[in-house]
Amino acid sequence: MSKATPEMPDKSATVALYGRLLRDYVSHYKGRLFLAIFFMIVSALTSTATAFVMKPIVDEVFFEKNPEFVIYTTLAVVGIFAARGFATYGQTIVMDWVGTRIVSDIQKGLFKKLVFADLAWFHENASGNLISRFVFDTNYLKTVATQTLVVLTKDSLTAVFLIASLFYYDWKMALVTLIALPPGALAIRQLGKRSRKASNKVLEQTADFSSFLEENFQGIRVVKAYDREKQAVQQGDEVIEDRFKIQFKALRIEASSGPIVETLAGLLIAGVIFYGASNVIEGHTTPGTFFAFITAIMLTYQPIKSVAKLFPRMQTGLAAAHRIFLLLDIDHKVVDKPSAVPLEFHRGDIEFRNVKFSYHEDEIVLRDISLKLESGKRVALVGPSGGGKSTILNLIPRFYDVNEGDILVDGQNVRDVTLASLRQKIALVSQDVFLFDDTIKANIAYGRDDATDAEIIEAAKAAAVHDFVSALPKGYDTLVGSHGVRLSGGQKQRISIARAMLKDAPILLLDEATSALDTESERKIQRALTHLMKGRTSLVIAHRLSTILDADTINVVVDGEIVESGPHDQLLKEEGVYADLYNHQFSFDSGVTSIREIKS
Ligand SMILES: Nc1ncnc2c1ncn2[C@@H]1O[C@H](COP(=O)(O)OP(=O)(O)OP(=O)(O)O)[C@@H](O)[C@H]1O
Repeated sequence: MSKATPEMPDKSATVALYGRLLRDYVSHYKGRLFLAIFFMIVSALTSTATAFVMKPIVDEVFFEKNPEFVIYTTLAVVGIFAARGFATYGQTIVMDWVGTRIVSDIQKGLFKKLVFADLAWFHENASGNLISRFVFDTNYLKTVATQTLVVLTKDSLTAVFLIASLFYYDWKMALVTLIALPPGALAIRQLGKRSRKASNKVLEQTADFSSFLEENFQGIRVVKAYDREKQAVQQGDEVIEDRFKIQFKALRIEASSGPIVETLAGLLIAGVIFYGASNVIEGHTTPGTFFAFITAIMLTYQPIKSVAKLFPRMQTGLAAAHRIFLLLDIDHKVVDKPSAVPLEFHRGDIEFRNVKFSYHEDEIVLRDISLKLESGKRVALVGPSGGGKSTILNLIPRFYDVNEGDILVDGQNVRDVTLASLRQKIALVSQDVFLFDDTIKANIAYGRDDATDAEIIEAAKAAAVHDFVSALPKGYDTLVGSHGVRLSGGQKQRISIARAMLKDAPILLLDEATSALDTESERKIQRALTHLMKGRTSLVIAHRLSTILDADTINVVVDGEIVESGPHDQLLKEEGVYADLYNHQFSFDSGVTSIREIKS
């Protein structure tokens, strides 16, 4: 199973990551990107023009006192700043659009990938961690995708234009200025390396933090029941404190480009003032050229600072991209074969032939299961906890694939037919009922978009849901809350049974379907289920044997094997595991046997 462990991308991977980001996402918006680049070029030119206009302002206006130039330079300044304003606005809007669009594209692709991921993969990856990748990592990635382009295009161009203008004013002084660039670049490169490590830690911690929050909020009932609020708070403090340290370290590294760039800039400007002012005093150059030069240097400083700051940020974005691409690249094991055909459904007979299965290599769960389920017959699985009953049931809709052996539906191997056609024929009611944060109606109609209100109500009546729903002020439009928190366990279970009834599938899988029901509801539901099972292939797992006494075949599953099989009366006569289970439960129900007796 390809667990999406986020590891740090190395240097060559960084280039590959960037390439993939540009190829798969950024390049789709070429037209808009060119428009943004046009705005960036305009913006870069306006910076150079600002320095340019300094020369006539100083030489013609202040020294020559030429009134015509007052008008020209004033108008030029207004024009330059207005052009810069519009160009920056245009560039920001277009790049924000592209960046946000890229995030949406990635989120859509990611969601699609994960919804189709194997169930086993979800067991290995905490949902809080996955949510963090969706929400935070995609945004970091947006920053790297858009900011890199803005900084590399606009700020680099601005710097190049301004440096070119420095050469135009005084090439010797410009050369001296450029000497400062290599040591600065070297220092920033070093920072980039440290920054990459720090950013990756921040992202990992963000994912862990999300999992921590998710677990505590979802398990809040257990936290309270075991009086663990204080411990949870303490644990939260530690996690958040850890987060503070990791985040601050990353920010400190990011900010360390500041002193390097500032000190270099200070030294440079001081040198230029010293050299330039001497030249003006000696009459080798005009004060206007000197001021234009100084202005150009000051203006160069800002884009160079942006480029310097970009590198640490880029590392965060690339680390995020790496983590997202890992998710996008996971292998799905349970998929349609290229040769898969839709299931040809006839009766719905199911057969397990020497099935072996394990979730993990070293732990065999099903040893050798052979089992026949005939259409219209009710087959039950019973046995001690952990024996493998739910696993058998989960193999039919191919939630997992068998290691060895075959599962056939109407003679067709489930691995040879399309997943969609197979699952369409199956309705499942499992132990852990899941309701979506929506209305009761939407939850019942989950598997059938085309269901009419009348059909929904019919299913609800059959599952003994209608009476309690009708008594609610909003009836079927009542919101059930996250995971159905506003309903009782029994109500939730009945809604999930109504959902299965509405799906009206010919194969019915019931895993402890009536476990959370009181005797009265159970009686109603049993009647409804008996009615529902008519003419269908049904496999029922029940701990309460009273619900499956009349099953056509009862299979006793112990330690991954079927140890007994037959109808109730026959199994009882055999006086084996089933008879033991039955006698224990019967004694429990009638209150005759003490716990100590059962244990012995
Ligand atoms: N997702 C999983 N990953 C790894 N092991 C699992 C997983 N689900 C179940 N198991 C293991 O497989 C074995 C069989 O579990 P299964 O849920 O099929 O038993 P069961 O008979 O249905 O138990 P119960 O009656 O308690 O529901 C158990 O040892 C369990 O620990």
